[in-house]
Amino acid sequence: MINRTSHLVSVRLLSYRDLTTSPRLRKSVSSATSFTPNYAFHNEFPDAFGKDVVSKSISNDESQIIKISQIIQHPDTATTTTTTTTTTTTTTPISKRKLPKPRNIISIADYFSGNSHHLHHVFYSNLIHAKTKKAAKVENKKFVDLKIMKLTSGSGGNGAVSFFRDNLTTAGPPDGGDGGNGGNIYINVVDRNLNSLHYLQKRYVAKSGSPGKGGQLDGKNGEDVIIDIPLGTVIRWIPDPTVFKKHVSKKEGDSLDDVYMELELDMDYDKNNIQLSRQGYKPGEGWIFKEHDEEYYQSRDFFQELNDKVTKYDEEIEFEESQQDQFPILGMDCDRVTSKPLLLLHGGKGGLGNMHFLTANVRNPRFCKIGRPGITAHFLLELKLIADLGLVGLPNAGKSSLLRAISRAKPRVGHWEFTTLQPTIGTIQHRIDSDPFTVADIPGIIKGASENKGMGLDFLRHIERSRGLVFVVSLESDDPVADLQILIDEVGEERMKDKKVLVVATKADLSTEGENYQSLKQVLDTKHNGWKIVPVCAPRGENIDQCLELMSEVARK
Ligand SMILES: Nc1nc2c(ncn2[C@@H]2O[C@H](COP(=O)(O)OP(=O)(O)OP(=O)(O)O)[C@@H](O)[C@H]2O)c(=O)[nH]1
Ligand SMILES: [Mg+2]
Repeated sequence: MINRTSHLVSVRLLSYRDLTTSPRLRKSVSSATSFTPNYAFHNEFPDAFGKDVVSKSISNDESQIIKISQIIQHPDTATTTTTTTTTTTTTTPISKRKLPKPRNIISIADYFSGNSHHLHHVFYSNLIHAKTKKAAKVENKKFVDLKIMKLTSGSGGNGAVSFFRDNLTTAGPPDGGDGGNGGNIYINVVDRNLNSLHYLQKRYVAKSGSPGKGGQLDGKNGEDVIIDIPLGTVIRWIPDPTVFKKHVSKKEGDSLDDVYMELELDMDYDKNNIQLSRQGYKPGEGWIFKEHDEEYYQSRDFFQELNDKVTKYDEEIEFEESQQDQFPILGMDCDRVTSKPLLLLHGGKGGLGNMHFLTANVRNPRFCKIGRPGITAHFLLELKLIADLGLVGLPNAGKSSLLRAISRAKPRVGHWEFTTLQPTIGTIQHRIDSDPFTVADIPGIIKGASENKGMGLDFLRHIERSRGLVFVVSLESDDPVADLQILIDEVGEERMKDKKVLVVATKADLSTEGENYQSLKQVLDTKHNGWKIVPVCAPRGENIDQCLELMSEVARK
């Protein structure tokens, strides 16, 4: 017997806004998490279709299974004052509050591996401004790299109650067919230069299966939904965003960093998957009775006997569901084009028709089973553009001008800061006999970007997968060495490891004595062994050839 409650585990959202005022407490909570998202682990795509389960094994021995069947409001936070709730609330001093076991607490930001500033914005516009102009503005943006989708697979159709009849037989054997299965939700990873997620809908619902019919006819299966996802998207399961509502406020500086999820871990089950919940009926339940009511049947021995068998059948279905209704905790990295669509959410199985219930004791079963329900789950899609090289520089350094000079891409150039607000990718065919490579121009980075100053570091996700970084430094600057240091500090070692680096010194025409270039070169030679540097003047196309030569070197495997 499958014990349902054995893996019923919960996620609780905690809003310890007060906690954040105490850095020490906060630190102790966040440092206690054992969760380290690592995209390197899920490069393997399963080749599953139809009945197979789409789930990936992520060989991270450290990671623990996180089973999520329900989202429960944490009893402590239910009474915590949040700025968006209007109900009367009481605040308990931190010391008196029962802190949940630290090892299971993870901040929402950690769960989504940083990047919470932009994420906050997405959640916020999804929820608070659900119907306002501001939300529409966010929605209608042509470049969208984060998107929340609510997906629902179809429910199974109900079984039928029917009896065979013809000229000679008035009441023949039962012949009610089964309900059709609910539609599945598939995803298809495509590479059609879909460099944005804006075209995706927020909501997809697969059709339910049709009910069974007389004459042993099974119902039609519900129509599937196939969603095209651009290459380079990471799909992650998220709890229902409406649960975040209370915890996400409009206040400046407020972010999802302050919202925690408590994940209850169940070590007995598969270690890498989230258990999605399907609110199906319990084994032995879910009957449709036609003639008499349930009570009548439940009191009959013949029905009890039959139901014992059906219960076993239901248990098997439930077990099958628990196996297939899973999703990798670290998300799914759509980094290669799929040959066949991948099954994301299974539809519910159709209910049994009465033809199955003919036994020695039951000659005219006037009952059948209802279909199993579909699943509703929320997913966050994060698009990470894939370019071989990423241009990283302070605002106005000349990144966009450089991309214009080296490729046919036409990013906007302006003499003010933050001209570029969204990434552009240019393709470069340097020589006829060499492989082309791509270069991404992203918004400028300023000092403090890692603390969300300026445009923050959100855009760095687009160069996360690139093979090399190109630091773009303007020679017009008073201190290019300090500028370069800012870039290095903000990007951080973690993102730079395993990446080749090239420094392009722009605006070489404006640096009269060449002093700035010399001092930069000296620093690279002494401090950053192996980084090459090239001076250019992009608008005039000076030294661009040499720059391309070095770039293709860095872009090469
Ligand atoms: N003289 C000279 N001006 C340049 C050169 N490269 C860029 N500029 C100018 O510098 C200004 C900024 O150039 P952009 O290419 O928009 O700079 P950016 O780094 O993309 O700036 P953001 O997108 O705001 O981060 C523009 O007015 C360009 O015309 C150069 O080599 N020489
Ligand atoms: Mg620019």
